Amino acid sequence: MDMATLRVSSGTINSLPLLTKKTKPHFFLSLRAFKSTLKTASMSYDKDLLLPRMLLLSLLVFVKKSKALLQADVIQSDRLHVTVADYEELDSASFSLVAEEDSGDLRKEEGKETLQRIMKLVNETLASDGTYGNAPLYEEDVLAAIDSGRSEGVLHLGRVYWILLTEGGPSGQHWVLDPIDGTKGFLRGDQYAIALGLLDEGKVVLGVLACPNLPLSSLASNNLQDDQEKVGCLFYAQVGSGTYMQSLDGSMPIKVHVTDLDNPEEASFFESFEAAHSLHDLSSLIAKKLGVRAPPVRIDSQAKYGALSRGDGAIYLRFPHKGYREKIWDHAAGYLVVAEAGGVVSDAAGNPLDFSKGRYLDLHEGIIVTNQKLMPALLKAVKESLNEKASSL
Ligand SMILES: Nc1ncnc2c1ncn2[C@@H]1O[C@H](COP(=O)(O)O)[C@@H](OP(=O)(O)O)[C@H]1O
Ligand SMILES: [Mg+2]
Ligand SMILES: [Mg+2]
Ligand SMILES: [Mg+2]
Repeated sequence: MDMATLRVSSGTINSLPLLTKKTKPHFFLSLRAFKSTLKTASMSYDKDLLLPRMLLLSLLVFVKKSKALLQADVIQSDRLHVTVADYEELDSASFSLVAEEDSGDLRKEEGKETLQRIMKLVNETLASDGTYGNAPLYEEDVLAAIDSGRSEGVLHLGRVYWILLTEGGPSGQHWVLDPIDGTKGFLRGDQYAIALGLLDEGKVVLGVLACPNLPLSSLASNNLQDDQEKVGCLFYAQVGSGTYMQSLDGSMPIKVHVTDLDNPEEASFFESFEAAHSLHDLSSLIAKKLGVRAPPVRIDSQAKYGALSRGDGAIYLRFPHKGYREKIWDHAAGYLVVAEAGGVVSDAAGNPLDFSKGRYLDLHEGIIVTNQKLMPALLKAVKESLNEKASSL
């Protein structure tokens, strides 16, 4: 069977034990956002109905895992649950997953308890759900399944095959999914996103970004409107067709554009909330050189790309600490959402992002995003700032 690769960054595995009373409502919101993301993706790109179903299946596993990890905590969210019936047609279908994490933590002494909970859950799920077959899985099967994200391999779960391929790369189609992007923001109750992209021959051709906590009205408007209270945005972009935003409740989509501002003094810029994810000093230096007066707007996740695509701010700066390699699932969807809204996304040297190299992006220093008018001045400010930084070392 000819099939696309579904990449799943399994931030899920690592972040689920962190679910607390405080984060649980966000978790359910994120499930709903997840479903909207899948629905939108399948509407815009429904070449193969199987793909959304694969994604739903991964959601089922995600939900069930978290249920076990939350132990007996009541989960009253039938509305949001994907039922087994949703997968019945999957039957012996094949699908692919790529995991961001490996089983390292689960193999350690500290991970034992979590692993046992995962095992219990996986086997309960298998036992209660005839579609998976009867044979229980052993710890090694599940650990191997998680590790399969690192190397090419096939996991056979009852009648469902999981085919796990590591690299996206330059040929074929690859789904790129980050089920919870901005995990830190999610845990704080701030911004996070569910991000889904589709690579076709190394290029992003579809990007869907659900931002359950992002206000529907601009982050830039200071006058508090009723709308500001309303949160939950879904952005989607298909190559050549522009970028649309709708509320997660399913309002009519509207076409969005990046700002047409050309005066940097009036621009504001986004960066990571987490200083560990981006050099705040460096972006301040760049902003100062550019003449930006507003203080940085620090929010988590690819919600930054979404906000930028509708003109909430004009610039997004991301300069990871030395040695960090950016992953495609942290940028694929956001990149297309901004690019189709008329924005420009490049590395610090002005090179376009190359999603064809597998799971990592090869970048010169960092990622910069703005509109076409501001890009030349921004590039200049970035180059000067990087030189200054290098000579001060
Ligand atoms: N040291 C680091 N430098 C840069 N990015 C990092 C990082 N550690 C983690 N990240 C990535 O930054 C993403 C969040 O970005 P942001 O800072 O814009 O919210 C994380 O996604 P996850 O939360 O999906 O793991 C993670 O992949
Ligand atoms: Mg992660
Ligand atoms: Mg991420
Ligand atoms: Mg993640």
